[in-house]
Amino acid sequence: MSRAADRLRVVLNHLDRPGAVRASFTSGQNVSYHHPQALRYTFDTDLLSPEQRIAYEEDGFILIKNLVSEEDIDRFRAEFERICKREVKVPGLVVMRDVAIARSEFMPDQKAVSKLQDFQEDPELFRYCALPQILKYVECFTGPNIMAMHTMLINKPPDAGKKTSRHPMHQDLHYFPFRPADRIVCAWTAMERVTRQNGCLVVLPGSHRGALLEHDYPEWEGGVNKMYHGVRNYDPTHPRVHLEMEKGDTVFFHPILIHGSGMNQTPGFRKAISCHYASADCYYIDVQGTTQENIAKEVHELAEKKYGVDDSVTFAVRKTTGGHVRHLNFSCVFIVFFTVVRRIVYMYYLEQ
Ligand SMILES: CCCCCCCCCCCCCCCCCCCC(=O)SCCNC(=O)CCNC(=O)[C@H](O)C(C)(C)COP(=O)(O)OP(=O)(O)OC[C@H]1O[C@@H](n2cnc3c(N)ncnc32)[C@H](O)[C@@H]1OP(=O)(O)O
Ligand SMILES: O=C(O)CCC(=O)C(=O)O
Repeated sequence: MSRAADRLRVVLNHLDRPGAVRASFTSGQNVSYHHPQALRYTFDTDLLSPEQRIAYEEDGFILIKNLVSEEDIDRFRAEFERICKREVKVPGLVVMRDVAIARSEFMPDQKAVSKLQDFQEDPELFRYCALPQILKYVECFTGPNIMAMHTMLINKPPDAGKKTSRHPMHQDLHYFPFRPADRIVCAWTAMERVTRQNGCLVVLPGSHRGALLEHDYPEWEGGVNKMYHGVRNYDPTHPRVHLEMEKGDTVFFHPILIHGSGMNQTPGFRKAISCHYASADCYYIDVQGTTQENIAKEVHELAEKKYGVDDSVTFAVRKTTGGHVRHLNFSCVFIVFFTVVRRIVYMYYLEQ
């Protein structure tokens, strides 16, 4: 490492002192800081170079090439196919079909499934969340005590012509009732070559330094997937970066970073696997009176319809104690995973 980089490292460590960051307790707000120059979004774990830390601080994302092996990805792909064929049944799994095919007849393979969520009870897919090389990076953003909060395997279908394969520009924090935002990170790994043609991620660099914005359904002619809210107002002139990636490349991004993904204009299904992690020190918030109220209401309504629960189900703030703690073979890192995933995502519980 050069002398300049060494010097930078010393300065960064100095700015990184504990106490420089103070969490805000208001739900809609981001974290506030005492020290305007302190590195706010990253920790020094000896993994990220000073240049990489500064890049994440400024851009809100970092792309690491070739992080997940071909063999692991092929195993995730094979498990996905088994799930689609219903050869394995995974408790708690949420299966999404694209809005263009949601009402069509049953197809017993991956063509019908555009996303799996909450695969934490599938040991093969959950291996992704516990890969040491992923966790080492996650630790740079969350600190050493890591919770896996939400999992997805996204199988973006070839667009049927109505552009429904697009994912509107959004901030993931809209879906998360916990804070502080800066201690949350998403790892998103390309399961094949991802390009503008098959709908790569599009990000607005630096947007993570803004606030959580109002989200709602975009007014798109061809319709949009259920619960796919988009940011209401963002600067359309903000520079965009299309993240074209190779199989195994992984991007880590901040939950306030505005991002989305384009239409899949190829005949193939574009696959990616992802996990949102948070520091175990994160706390749940009450979203009442914030911009997140609309998504909370939708989840509430879905729960009523799907599971027959009524008004006695309340969106509430509660520190959960009913979680499983999974100790991983990774220094100081543990993953707390809760069996009832909705408790993680929205902390619903039946009031007595
Ligand atoms: C005790 C409490 C239980 C609460 C359970 C609630 C489950 C909610 C799951 C979604 C939460 C989202 C959390 C995401 C957090 C991470 C965010 C990271 C960034 C993002 O990914 S942003 C996008 C986030 N949103 C989603 O991921 C939601 C994706 N949608 C789905 O997963 C499914 O569409 C959904 C909402 C689970 C519904 O599927 P399903 O239950 O299988 O639907 P049904 O077959 O029962 O049909 C109901 C009704 O909806 C129509 N439908 C089905 N799929 C779609 C679709 N993709 N788009 C539009 N409409 C759809 C279907 O035709 C039915 O219509 P009817 O008129 O016949 O009733
Ligand atoms: O994979 C995609 O197409 C979009 C994923 C995304 O936006 C997300 O994980 O928040």
